[in-house]
Amino acid sequence: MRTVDEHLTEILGGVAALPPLDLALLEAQGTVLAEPVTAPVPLPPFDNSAMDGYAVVAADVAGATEAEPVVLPVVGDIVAGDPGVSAIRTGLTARIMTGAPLPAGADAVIPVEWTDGGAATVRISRPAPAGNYIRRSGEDVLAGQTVVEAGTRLGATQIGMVAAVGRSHVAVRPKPRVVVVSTGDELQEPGRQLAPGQIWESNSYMLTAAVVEAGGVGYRQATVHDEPAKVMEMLEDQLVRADAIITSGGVSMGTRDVVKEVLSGTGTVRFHKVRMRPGKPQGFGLLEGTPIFTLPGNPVSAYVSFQVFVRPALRVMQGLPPEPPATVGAVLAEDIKSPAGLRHFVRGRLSFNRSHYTVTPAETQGSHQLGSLAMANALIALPEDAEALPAGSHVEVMRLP
Ligand SMILES: Nc1nc2c(c(=O)[nH]1)N[C@H]1C(S)=C(S)[C@@H](COP(=O)(O)OP(=O)(O)OC[C@H]3O[C@@H](n4cnc5c(N)ncnc54)[C@H](O)[C@@H]3O)O[C@H]1N2
Ligand code: MOO
Repeated sequence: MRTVDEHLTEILGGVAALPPLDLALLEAQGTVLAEPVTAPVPLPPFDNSAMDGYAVVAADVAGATEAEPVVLPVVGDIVAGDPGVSAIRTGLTARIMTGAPLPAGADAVIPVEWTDGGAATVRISRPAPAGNYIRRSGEDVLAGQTVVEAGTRLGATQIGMVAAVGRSHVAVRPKPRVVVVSTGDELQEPGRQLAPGQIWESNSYMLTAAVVEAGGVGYRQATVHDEPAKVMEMLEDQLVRADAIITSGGVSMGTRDVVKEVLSGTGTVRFHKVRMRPGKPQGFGLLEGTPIFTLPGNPVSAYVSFQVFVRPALRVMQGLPPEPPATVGAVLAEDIKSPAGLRHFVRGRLSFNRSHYTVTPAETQGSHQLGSLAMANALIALPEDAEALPAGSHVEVMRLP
C-alpha cells in the first residue's frame, strides 16, 4: 500500500508540459499561454477623447456659464480613425468623437451635452478643467508592459487583451487530448436496452466531461470487452491521437481484470493499492511514452481518482501548477466516521451561512453510489489519522468543478 501523496508524486514525475504551439487567437481559447504577451506600443496609442464633443483650450471656456456661454468657431470634425483636424489654437474648437485623436493645442474636451451642438460655431455653457475627458496615451498599458502572463488560461478577457496589443497568434500549451476508455462485459451503451446483468456505461461519459472541465479535449472511446487482446489493440490504436489515456475498470483482484493483466505485461505501467477511499486500486505508467491512468471501475472511485490524480497531471501538461481543486475550510454539520490510515473523500454539500461554510456529508458513501455524488458539490478530504469527527469539527473541503 502507498499513500495518496506517494502515488501523486510518481504521476507528476511521469508527465511534462506539452510543447508550445502557435495558435490563432480564437483557437487559443481555454489553452494556457506559454509566453508572456507584452504591448509593443502604449495603450491607448495616442491621447484621445473620452466623449463626443468639442476639443478646446480649457482657458478659453473658463468663464462659460448657462447665462453667458462662450461661442467658438468650429474648424472641423475629428472622427475616430480619421484625424481630419490635427491641431487647434486658442479661440478655436474642433468637433471630436469618442476615441478620436486629440488635436495638438487642445487640452480639454467639452461633451456635446454642455453645448448647443453647433456645427459652424458652438455655444459652450460650462467650463472644464485642463485634461477634461481626455484619455492619455499609455494610461491603460505602457509600451513593453506584460499584459497577460505566461501560465494564464486564456478566457474572454485575456483574448481581448491579446488582440488589443495587436497579436493575432499566441504561443500556448495545447489542450491535452485525452482518450477515455471503459472496460467491462457488463456495460451497455446508454440509449440501449439492458439485458440481464448489464448496467449502463457511465464512467467514460463522466470522465470525458471531467477532462473538458480540467482544460483538456476528451475523446470518449467505445467500451471494450474484457478480452486482453482487444484491450491492448484498442489502447495501441489510440496512442496516435492521445496525449494521455484514461481507462476505468479492470484493475482490482477479479479474474477478468484485463487492464491490469495486459498493462502489467508492458513493464511500464505499475499497479498499486493506495491508502484512500474511494479509489484504492490504481495504476499509472507510460505506454510507449504516453501517460496512462488506469482508474478503478466503481464510478465514484473513478471520479475521485480523476480529481486527485489525473487533474493535477493534466494541469502539468498545460504548464500549470499541479494544484488539486481549491479547498475551503468548513464546519461539519454532522458526525462522521473515517477509516484509520486511509485518506477519505466524503461526498457532501457545502453551503455558506452568513460567516462560514458548513458541509453536510451525504447519507450514502458507497463507491458504486453515483446518486450521492451527482447531488454533491464538494468532497470532504479527511486525513489518514482522522477516525471519528463530531459535528462542529473543522474540515477541509474540495469544491467540485
Ligand atoms: N477482492 C477484492 N475485490 C475488490 C477489491 C479488492 O481489493 N479486493 N477492491 C474493490 C475496490 S475498492 C474497487 S474500487 C473495485 C475496482 O474494481 P475494478 O477497477 O476492477 O473495476 P470493475 O471490477 O471492472 O468494476 C467495478 C464496479 O464498477 C462498475 N463499473 C465498471 N466500469 C464502469 C463503467 N464504465 N460505468 C459504470 N460502472 C462501471 C462495475 O460494473 C462494477 O460494479 O474493485 C473492488 N473489488
Ligand atoms: O476504492 Mo474502491 O474505490 O473503495 O470502491
